[in-house]
Amino acid sequence: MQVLKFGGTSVGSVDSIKQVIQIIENHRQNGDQIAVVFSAMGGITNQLIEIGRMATTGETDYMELVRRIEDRHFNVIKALIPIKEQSKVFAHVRGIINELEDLLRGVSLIRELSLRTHDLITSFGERLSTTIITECVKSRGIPAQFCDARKIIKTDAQFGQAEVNYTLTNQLVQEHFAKTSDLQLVTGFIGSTEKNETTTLGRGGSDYTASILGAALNAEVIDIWTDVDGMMTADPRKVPNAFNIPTITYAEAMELSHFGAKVIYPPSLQPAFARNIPVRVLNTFNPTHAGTVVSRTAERRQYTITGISSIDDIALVNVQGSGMIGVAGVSAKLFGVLAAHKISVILISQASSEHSICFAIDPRGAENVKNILDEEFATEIAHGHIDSIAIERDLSVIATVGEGMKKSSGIAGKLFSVLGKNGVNIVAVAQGSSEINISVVINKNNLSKALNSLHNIFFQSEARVLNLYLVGTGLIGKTLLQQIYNQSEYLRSEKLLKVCVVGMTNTKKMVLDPKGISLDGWRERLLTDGVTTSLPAFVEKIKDYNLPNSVFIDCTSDKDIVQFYESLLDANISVVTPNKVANSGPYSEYRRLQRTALNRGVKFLYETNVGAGLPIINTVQGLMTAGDRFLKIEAILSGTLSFIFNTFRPGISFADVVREAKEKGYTEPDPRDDLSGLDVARKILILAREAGFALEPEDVTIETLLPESCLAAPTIPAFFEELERNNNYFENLLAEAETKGEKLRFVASFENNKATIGLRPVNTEHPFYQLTGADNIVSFTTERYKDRPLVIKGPGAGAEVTASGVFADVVSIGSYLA
Ligand SMILES: NC(=O)C1=CN([C@@H]2O[C@H](COP(=O)(O)OP(=O)(O)OC[C@H]3O[C@@H](n4cnc5c(N)ncnc54)[C@H](O)[C@@H]3O)[C@@H](O)[C@H]2O)C=CC1
Ligand SMILES: N[C@@H](CC=O)C(=O)O
Ligand code: NA
Repeated sequence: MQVLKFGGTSVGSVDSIKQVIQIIENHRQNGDQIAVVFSAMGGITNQLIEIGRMATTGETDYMELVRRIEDRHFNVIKALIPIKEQSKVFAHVRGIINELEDLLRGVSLIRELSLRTHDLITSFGERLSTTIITECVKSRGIPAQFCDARKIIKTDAQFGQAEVNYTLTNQLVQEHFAKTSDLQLVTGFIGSTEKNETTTLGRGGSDYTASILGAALNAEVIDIWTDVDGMMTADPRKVPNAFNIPTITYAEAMELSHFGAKVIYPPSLQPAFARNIPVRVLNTFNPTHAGTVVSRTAERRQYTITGISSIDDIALVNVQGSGMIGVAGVSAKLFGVLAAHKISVILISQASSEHSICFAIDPRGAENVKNILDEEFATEIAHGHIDSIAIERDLSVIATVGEGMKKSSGIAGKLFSVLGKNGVNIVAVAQGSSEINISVVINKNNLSKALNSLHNIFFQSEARVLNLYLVGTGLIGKTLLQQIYNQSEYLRSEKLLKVCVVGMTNTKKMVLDPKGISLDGWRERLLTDGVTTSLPAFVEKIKDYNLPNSVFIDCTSDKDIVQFYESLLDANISVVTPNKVANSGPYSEYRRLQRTALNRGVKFLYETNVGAGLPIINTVQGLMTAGDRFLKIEAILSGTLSFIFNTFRPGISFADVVREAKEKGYTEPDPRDDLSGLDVARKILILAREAGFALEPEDVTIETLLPESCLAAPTIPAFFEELERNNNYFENLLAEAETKGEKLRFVASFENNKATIGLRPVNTEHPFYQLTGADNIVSFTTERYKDRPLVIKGPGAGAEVTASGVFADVVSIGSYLA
């Protein structure tokens, strides 16, 4: 025997009822022995409740609503029953509606609606739907019978939420099914007392009916047909990556449903669980989908965690005081009081210090609870044994549930770590010793971020999402976007990383979209959807979205943007940048950013500040971490100047060579920064700081290579004009070096706490002599690299290598957050 149950949406329309009949026919064709339970047509129960209310208040237009209910049912008859059989069915259904109308007339006369009458009124929903579907099934030649559950399910007289008398019910059910081999179509949700008064079974009522029948008939399976493909790993409205759970245990289903998964209401399936009958949750509208099987033991699992769910709005009550330590009975009194007032407690947490107990409740009752406790504990409060009772609001609970967590270590660690890295503060924690549910209380505004980052981390085969905000779509920014676009498939399949650009801006336009901006059309998107740039607004939006694993990428050379870094890091958003401004300002600011990132557990990465994509910063940091000490740094740190001195020849214009460096993407947005030495000064300053020296910008001595008039040029075009005018000066510099067999190199050095940069002619003996193209070279002399320095050499400027360095920093954050 199999018991099928169809919910309100499954029997809600002509089309869905057709589907239902098809499913029944399929079972018949397979030769399955089945019994089928039906809910009322979707929405009807609520309408009946409303009609009952209207009748008591004397509102006469309730009849209008009754007509609408009648029409809806009549339409099914018209659509699904052959014309010649319709009149008989109309008459039958009319009879049931008449009974309802008589009842309502009575209610409206006495203006009173007892719970008993309320149950009787709501019973019409299931009676009507089941009657009509029975007729539809019969008209297809299937021997079927309408079964009014009130004849077989016996309950006590707690109207609204009746308790089933299982002994009597099981006997009646078994007798009834033994009598006939016709297909039984059973009204869900309702039963009756021994005096045959109609009762209803409370929340999850029709599932309960199916479960009672299944248990009484020792069914091999109970199928709950609904409108979704079974239970999901999380609420898909909150977690877009949620997916179907193929198998789940009763205990897990209980834990998850308590936290608001609405697909089934497991307590109503208790009779089936008790007899070890599996329950399948299936989709009427997608009947070939395997749905979710709920059973005593789950199959081998891919994931340790089964699901994540939440109660979005709770209040926390904190009872605290020194008088509670070691005093027996405080918690007994506390929870006794709550029970006496029928206050349901969602979660409890007490630390072993016994200094405080906190518990979560529905926030709507919070004020009331406070008043009750203030009164009950007035003496304890007056004597100072208990401090005042505190209520905290705007909180949510997240439950991470899975049998796989039992006796498996590291799950809680992972959970707290991912929340921590995303800046989600944990207000309270509870884990039962059953070990299948870890519940955390967090601020409500972090709910979506917390749910998504937990889902992302626990369901590992799904790619982890990295949410990027890019400022600057110039040379480096656009190259980065292209590289991300080209590499996204690889990252997804090989690194399980989904890189999602959710915001971008340049000086003119900005666009933000938490669902992601498609990278094959980002320019058009900026043009069509972009609004006028406001960096403060952009940053505010980032904080508002509060997305997990967020990274802010500054690909500008802007000085003002730096002021936002600290607040971004503070909001647990990592920052990656090739922009050197932040790290080359006052030392205190540099330190503050480092500390903020460290304290927040997020990353501030800037490998491309020195030598573009060359692994220079990482190398220095690695040596420092391992306890090495820096003695001397000597370096060529300007790709632009390298290129210029490797290209400039007598007979070609110096200004043209600078132009070429700019065209090749080596220069700063403003090439005066390269030629003046500023860019190199910034780099040596950053290197010295990374090497552990608290240098200030003014500690770097710049011996400029430019004549005064070039330095004073007020604009970039004026600067180029000055370069043209001073061509002889540069030719002379070159000629002087060449006559000595030397090459011109712009060298930065740091030793004995002093940094200097300037033009140094080097001879063939010097390791910097051979440098070609736009290469950089850095030589580190340290305690451990004393006899022969550690040298890093290679292209130190250009769009591809710089963007690639930025990209590598971004991806490393993805790995860190994982
Ligand atoms: N070219 C290279 O080889 C290397 C460059 N870098 C650094 O990369 C950074 C970017 O350089 P490029 O891409 O060449 O510059 P760029 O001038 O081509 O692009 C800058 C972009 O930033 C935008 N922008 C500037 N200020 C803004 C603001 N306040 N709000 C919004 N958008 C703003 C501009 O609209 C433009 O899209 C610079 O800091 C540079 O020092 C670092 C290492 C190597
Ligand atoms: N303009 C810089 C590029 C990287 O910082 C250079 O020429 O080295
Ligand atoms: Na670098």
